[in-house]
Amino acid sequence: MNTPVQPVDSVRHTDRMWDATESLRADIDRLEFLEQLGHGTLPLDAFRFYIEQDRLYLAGYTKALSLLASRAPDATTAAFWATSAASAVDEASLHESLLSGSALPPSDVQVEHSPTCLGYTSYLIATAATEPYPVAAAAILPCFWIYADVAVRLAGAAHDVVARDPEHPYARWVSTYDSEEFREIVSAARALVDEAANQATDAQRDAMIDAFVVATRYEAMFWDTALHPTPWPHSRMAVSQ
Ligand SMILES: Cc1ncc(CN)c(N)n1
Repeated sequence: MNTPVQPVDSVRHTDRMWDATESLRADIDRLEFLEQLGHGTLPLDAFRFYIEQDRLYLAGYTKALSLLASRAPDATTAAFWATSAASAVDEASLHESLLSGSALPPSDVQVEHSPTCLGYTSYLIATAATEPYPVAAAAILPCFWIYADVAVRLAGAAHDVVARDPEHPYARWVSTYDSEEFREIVSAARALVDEAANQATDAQRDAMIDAFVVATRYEAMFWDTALHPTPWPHSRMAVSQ
C-alpha cells in the first residue's frame, strides 16, 4: 500500500509575509524621516523625539518578547525570545546615552507615549499574551526584519555622515542595526517563525500574515510620526483641568 505523501511547501511562510508588505516597505523607503536621516539633514529635535519614543517602545517590546518566550513551544525557542528581550534592554542603553549626551538638543518636556507608540506596544503585548503562539511570533518579526532591511540601505546613504563623524547620533543609530550580528539574529527569528508556521493551522497562517502587516504599518508610522507628529487630541494639561 502506498503511504500518502504530504505536499512539500517549498515557499517559506516568512517570504509570503514579506511579499504581503511589499508596497508598505516601498513607502517606508520613501519616508522623509529615513531619507533625511541618511543624508544627515534630519532636524535633531525630530531625532530626539524618535529616540525618546523608541525608549518607551523598547520597554513595551521587552515585555512582549518575554510573554512570547513564556508561550514558546520548546526551551530553545523560549531562550531565543528571552535573550532578545534582554538585548532590547541593551539596545535602550544606546538611547540613554544619546539622550544624556550633548549631541541632541536638551528637552525638559515630560515624555509620554505618542498615540503611535502606545498603539504599537499595546498591540505587541496584547498579541503576545492572547493570540496563538505562531501569530504572536509573526507580529514581533517586523521589529527585527524591517530594522535590518532599512539599515542596510540607510548605511549606503549615510556613508558620508558616518565617514565625517562616526560618533554622530545618526551614524551610531545606523551602525547599531547595520551589523552582521543583528542580521544573524534576524535570520534566527525568521527561522523560528517559519517553524511556527509549519505547525500552524491554515487560519493561523493567514492570521500570521495579517499580524506581520499590522506591525509593519506601525513601524512605518513610528518613524513618520517623529517628523509629522500626530499628537493626542487633548493635552495632559487639558485633561487635568
Ligand atoms: C519601533 C521599533 N521597531 C524595532 C526596533 C528594533 N528593535 C526598534 N528599536 N524600534
